Amino acid sequence: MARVLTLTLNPALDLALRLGEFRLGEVNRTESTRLDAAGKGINVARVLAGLGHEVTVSGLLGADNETAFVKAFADCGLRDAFIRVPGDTRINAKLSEASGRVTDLNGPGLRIPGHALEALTARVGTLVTGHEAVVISGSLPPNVTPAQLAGLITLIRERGIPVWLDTSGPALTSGLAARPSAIKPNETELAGWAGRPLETSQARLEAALKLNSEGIEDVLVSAGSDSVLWAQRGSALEATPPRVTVLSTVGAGDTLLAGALHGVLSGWPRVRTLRFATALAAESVRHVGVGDPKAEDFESLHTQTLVRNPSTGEMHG
Ligand SMILES: Nc1ncnc2c1ncn2[C@@H]1O[C@H](COP(=O)(O)OP(=O)(O)O)[C@@H](O)[C@H]1O
Ligand SMILES: O=P(O)(O)OC[C@H]1O[C@](O)(COP(=O)(O)O)[C@@H](O)[C@@H]1O
Repeated sequence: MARVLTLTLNPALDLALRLGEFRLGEVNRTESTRLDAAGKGINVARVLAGLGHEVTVSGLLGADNETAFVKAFADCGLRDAFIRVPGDTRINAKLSEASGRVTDLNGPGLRIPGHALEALTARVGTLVTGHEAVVISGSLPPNVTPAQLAGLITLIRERGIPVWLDTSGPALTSGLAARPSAIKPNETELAGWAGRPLETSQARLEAALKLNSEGIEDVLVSAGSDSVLWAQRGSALEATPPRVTVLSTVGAGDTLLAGALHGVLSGWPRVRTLRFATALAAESVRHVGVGDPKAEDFESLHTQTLVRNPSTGEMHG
């Protein structure tokens, strides 16, 4: 198993609210609520640790409400290398309705003192040696710039360590210029980069191959229940997720990225890796939280995940 470092510059406490139907401007009564330590890199770390990897989590964490994070790190066996910053980590609300619709309300995050970002850069510089991969996931705090994100990617890439990046908007555009090894945009995030809608599989394939040609070796594009496209150095595979009953899609993208990285780090063939990651992400949407490879019917989800060559249509068994 591998050693992986995940960086979450803007973690969050996820407040998951379940209700029949959300009515704007009215008093809504929820069926359940729960608050979990989250943020993209932390979710990825949970999945990787569950799959047996040795995972260190770092980034920038509010010192004033860290209890849930510290407990989650201990429960999941994650090594805590977060830099503490003054104040509270943001709370992101996730409304899941009976229809399967999920509404995210994500906060901006804490303002980061300059010395904290310097401390993070120094910590990453010393920590990164000995790790087989670094995952940088999620949005940036309001006063951390896309250029500073690119600087972190460059620092890690200069050590020859692969960087998997999952972010959006200007942070994605700037991050791409620093040539991460792999990215995992969803359809909307990729369309934001391309500057045009990418509603068809063909449009997503063209955009992903363009990124390959610009030096991003692995481009994983998720499109919810429709498909996952994986373009690797100019050659693509596409998976169709199994049909599942959706309870919460929060954490699905993080599970997909972690599942794919697990396959790559394990030296699995690409078809096996894509099938596994897609099935694990589908497993995650059936409940709150990340995907569970120990789910009783995981083998069946795996079998129902179809993988094909998007250019020829040839199916992979
Ligand atoms: N309704 C769904 N049914 C089955 N699988 C899903 C569904 N929604 C998401 N997934 C799985 O989760 C992955 C990531 O979901 P997606 O919504 O595209 O990413 P993100 O969470 O980053 O926006 C998909 O590629 C798919 O494997
Ligand atoms: O940093 P951002 O882009 O605001 O995203 C943070 C949110 O992303 C999540 O990690 C979920 O991400 P995915 O649904 O893409 O897997 C939540 O736990 C968290 O609230």
